[in-house]
Amino acid sequence: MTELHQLPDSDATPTTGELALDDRASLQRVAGLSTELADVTEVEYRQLRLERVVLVGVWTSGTAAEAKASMAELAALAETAGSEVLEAVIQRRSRPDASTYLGSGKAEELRQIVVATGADTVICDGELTPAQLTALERVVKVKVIDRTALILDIFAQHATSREGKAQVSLAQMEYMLPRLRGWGESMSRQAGGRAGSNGGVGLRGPGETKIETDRRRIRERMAKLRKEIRGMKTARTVKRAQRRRGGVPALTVVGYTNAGKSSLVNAMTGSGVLVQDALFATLDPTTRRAELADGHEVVFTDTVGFVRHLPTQLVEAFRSTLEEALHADLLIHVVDGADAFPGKQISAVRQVLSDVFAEEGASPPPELLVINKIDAVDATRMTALRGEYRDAVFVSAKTGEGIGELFGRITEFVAAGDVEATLEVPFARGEVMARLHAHAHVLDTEHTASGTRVRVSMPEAIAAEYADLVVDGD
Ligand SMILES: Nc1nc2c(ncn2[C@@H]2O[C@H](COP(=O)(O)OP(=O)(O)OP(=O)(O)O)[C@@H](O)[C@H]2O)c(=O)[nH]1
Ligand SMILES: [Mg+2]
Repeated sequence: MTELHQLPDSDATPTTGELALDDRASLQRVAGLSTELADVTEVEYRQLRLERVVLVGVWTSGTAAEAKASMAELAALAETAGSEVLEAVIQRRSRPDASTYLGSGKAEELRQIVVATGADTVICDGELTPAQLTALERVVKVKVIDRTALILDIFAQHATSREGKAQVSLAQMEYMLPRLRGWGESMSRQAGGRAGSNGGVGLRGPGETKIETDRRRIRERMAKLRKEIRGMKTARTVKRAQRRRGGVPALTVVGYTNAGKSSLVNAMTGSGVLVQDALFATLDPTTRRAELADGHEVVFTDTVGFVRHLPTQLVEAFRSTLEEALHADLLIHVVDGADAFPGKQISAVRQVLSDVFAEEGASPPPELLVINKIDAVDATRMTALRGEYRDAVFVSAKTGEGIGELFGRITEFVAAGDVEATLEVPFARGEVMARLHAHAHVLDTEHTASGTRVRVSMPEAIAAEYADLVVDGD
């Protein structure tokens, strides 16, 4: 049995007519594809600028509360993309309908809601096949997009760095590639007015040839982008290698979008990383140095947030930024403690990471779970969270509560990797002593005829650098 749940009440303003035609026309505006490929992202994604939207989800498994939470997240995503959410509906069925996602009856009901609210776009909470999108569009007569396109759109709006922009373009093209055919068909109808002219072997119409050309050009553009991104990645690898030679432990902050990763990095380093109550505020990994109370220097890298059903195109595109996580000495996994289902967020994040690690054949670094926003959690929930996440650190980036303990845990971790050794430092190497005082624990000092004999506990990387000075190591 399927049932359409309408969450809020709809205010009926049934005036319709032109919106259908308008939106159909706009969807075909792929004409830009044929002229300049530079237009591809521009044309298609300008198109997705959403304004008044109706959300629709198919609830296949899990509790009603989980289904609602997923829709609430879709609403937050839609708002982040700049649209106004008019209505949200969930349909309960065992699996999405193969042809229209909702099934024809429910699609017709959705059409009524669209008309009543005056929406210009429907956003589906899932990834739809190109055919499903087209079929549903035919019924509701406004633009239909899926969660993947929505997230890609947000990333496109937020990307600022050259690398971020290149990665988003790449992801968009990958998403578009299999969707070119449908558009091409309508284009060829538009051009020649002979439906079916590209309908079979030996009957290739101008549309199909064009699609092939477009596909080839998109593939070429993608190859070029991949190459550019590889170049940018090299620059980052070099920087990372430099940091490591300095013996500075790398702490990468990962977590679900809006968990408070950037806020936490700010709270720990006193730097002004962008914080926003929007999903995917951070798209470029940002690195900040900080000194722990015991003098150890560390670097924190703030990363892109994750979301359930992160489009695979984006995982692929952002692989190079995720590598910051891959090469971390410690993952600081930030969780929004005030979220209704923190466990779901945690598993979504771990899933993406483990996929990346598996593909790279790397073993994941140790993880420190940090439950954030405890200022917004009541006592009962707090007890439950403490019971469930016993090894986690509980903090509030907002009030500063727990930040001291977090530093303590990090210091403990960093110091655990230290090695103890006795070095004989000649007088001529004054810089070594300065460095040891700054970045290691000098346990004992003894002056000799030729220099200083020091017993130190230090990061492994520093010990490796001064291997020639070691007289007694362990
Ligand atoms: N109440 C409360 N709000 C917080 C806390 N930490 C962060 N926030 C808020 O949560 C929202 C998201 O914070 P960000 O630091 O931007 O989160 P993020 O994980 O970096 O998000 P993205 O970069 O978008 O993935 C902002 O509105 C913050 O003010 C906290 O400890 N308590
Ligand atoms: Mg952020």
